[in-house]
Amino acid sequence: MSSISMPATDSQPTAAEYLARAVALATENVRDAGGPFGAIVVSADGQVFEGVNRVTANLDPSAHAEVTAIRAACQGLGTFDLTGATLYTSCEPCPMCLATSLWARIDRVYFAADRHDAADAGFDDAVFYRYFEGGPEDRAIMPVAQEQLSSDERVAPFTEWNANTSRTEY
Ligand SMILES: Nc1nc2[nH]cnc2c(=O)[nH]1
Repeated sequence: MSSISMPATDSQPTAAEYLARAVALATENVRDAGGPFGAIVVSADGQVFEGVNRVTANLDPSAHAEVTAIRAACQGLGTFDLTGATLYTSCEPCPMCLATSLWARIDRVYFAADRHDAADAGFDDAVFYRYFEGGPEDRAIMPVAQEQLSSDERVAPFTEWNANTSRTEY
């Protein structure tokens, strides 16, 4: 989803209007067999890209509304760098969506509901924040077995990367 469906006016919509549109997208998406999340990316030059949660519909755990909107913006603008863009989302970005926003170099995020509202509706956003922000005891609540198996070749990809003078940095 990347169409522009904001009302056509001469002036730029306000942050509250973009946010209301993201919330409306989220509600509509539930009726379209999606999760209750919607998001909008507005590029530095005012172009609007929409996204909704399609995790269960697309069998894609990464298809959160924010990620979907960021993908639409990047594809639509032909770039992986959304410097100057603003993300409006119906709910506080989860850690994955926040990290995706960081990698996309998004400038600013506005959200409506928060992680606690999401928790009340049965989503793990607040649990995942605890996982990343807390100590070892917080990570024990949802263990992901993670272990470094170091080898002499472990930095070979980075060596190759730095030697590649035609690399595209991001
Ligand atoms: N912010 C946000 N939180 C979620 N939790 C589960 N899915 C989503 C999503 O699409 N967006």
